[in-house]
Amino acid sequence: MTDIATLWEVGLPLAGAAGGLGYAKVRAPRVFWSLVGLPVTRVRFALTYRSTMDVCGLTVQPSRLRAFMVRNLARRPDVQPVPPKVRRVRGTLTGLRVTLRLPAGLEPADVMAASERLRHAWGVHSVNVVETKPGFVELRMTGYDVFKRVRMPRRRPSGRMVVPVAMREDGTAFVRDYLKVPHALTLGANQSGKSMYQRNLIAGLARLPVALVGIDCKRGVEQRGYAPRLSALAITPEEADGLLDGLVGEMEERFDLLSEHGVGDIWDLPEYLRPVPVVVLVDEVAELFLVATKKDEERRDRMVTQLIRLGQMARAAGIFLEVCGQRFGSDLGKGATALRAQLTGRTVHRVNDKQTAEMGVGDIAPDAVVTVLVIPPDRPGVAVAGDTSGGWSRIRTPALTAAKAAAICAAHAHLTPDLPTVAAYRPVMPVSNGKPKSVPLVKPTPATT
Ligand SMILES: Nc1ncnc2c1ncn2[C@@H]1O[C@H](COP(=O)(O)OP(=O)(O)OP(=O)(O)O)[C@@H](O)[C@H]1O
Repeated sequence: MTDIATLWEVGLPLAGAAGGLGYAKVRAPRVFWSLVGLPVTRVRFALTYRSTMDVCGLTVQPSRLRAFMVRNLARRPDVQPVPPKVRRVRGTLTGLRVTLRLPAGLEPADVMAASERLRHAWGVHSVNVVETKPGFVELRMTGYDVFKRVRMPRRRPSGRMVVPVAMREDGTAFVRDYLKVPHALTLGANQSGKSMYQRNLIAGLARLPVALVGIDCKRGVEQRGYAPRLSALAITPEEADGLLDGLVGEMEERFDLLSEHGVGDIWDLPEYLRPVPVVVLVDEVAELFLVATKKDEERRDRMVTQLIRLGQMARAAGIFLEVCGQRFGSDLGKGATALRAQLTGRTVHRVNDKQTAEMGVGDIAPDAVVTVLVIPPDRPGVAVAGDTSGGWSRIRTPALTAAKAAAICAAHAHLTPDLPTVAAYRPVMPVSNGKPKSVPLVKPTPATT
């Protein structure tokens, strides 16, 4: 009887705890990692570090001085090869970060080449190796599949025009930093997650003191929901033509202001004089290139020229381009490749062919093309994000509904500045019973420019 009572008293809570952990492992991997995975991995790492580095070929023969000291001062006849020195071990909600100081004779590429072996040795989901400064690398281990259900790190990145958009494979936030990479291109096949990327971007930008301008020639299906936070919106190629003229006019006015004050950039102006930064979001860029008649062709050429001018010069004037499309190659028409060359930030989702992957990352990070081609179709939102330095990483956006993004835009509508040069394209919120209606409309006829 006592035995059965003890079994109930001890066994039941234990079974409950085990069940709870099993549930957490599947449904709340962050919690499971913090409670179980992290402590186990820390101990495993500490106990097996030296032997793991040894079998992974990440040790070097000690210097003569060290060998001399070991033999003569420590009085040990055998001199062991030395692994990189562990400088810092830090647990995170997604994994473990370890900073290593590399001894002479080892380079970051050696550690990168061994990352798969290290992953197996320490039983973690992935190991990414990043060179943090000369002679130092950081091992970024993840304890579980961070792409399964993306949850962005709570700490918001700092910076004037920095927006967290997605999570990197190593558990860190992928940010769009407009001051470092002013113009960007997002590519992807149907249903690959381009709109989700744009949604996350807009939800981040909506909170910043910036003007947002939308060009969505699919009659505004994607961007109309963001209208309360847009200073201007064009939903047809005709409107886009006028809007781009207005933006070029805005850029020229800003250049006059810069030259008047003898500075080269809006950020060098005193705050009270500084014009608000503008982010121009172009959805489905191919729509701008479509031509049916001779007249369309003239308009297309004009729009592409204006976009190229903005791409070449508008950064200093605080105007940034964010272009999105399924493909972006010379087959779109005259000026497409010249415009693409200005859009140096690249994010490429799943694509249908190698040529499109090459259009996206081939010119800035050729080794990323293969990774783009193996993005699985059952993981929409996964993409390869490259930068001009030749670096790239796999990212996935967090799931965000269109309604939530629209609600964020509405909640930050008070931050929407007036842009006089494109005022004719300001979305109109029709008023009913003294209150704005929830579905915004766009002014039907823009002013001629
Ligand atoms: N990061 C993500 N996590 C979960 N689901 C996602 C993610 N990204 C996209 N999806 C889902 O995948 C589907 C396609 O996404 P989305 O509409 O963003 O793709 P798209 O490339 O814009 O497609 P299209 O070009 O056809 O408009 C949607 O059902 C969306 O909810």
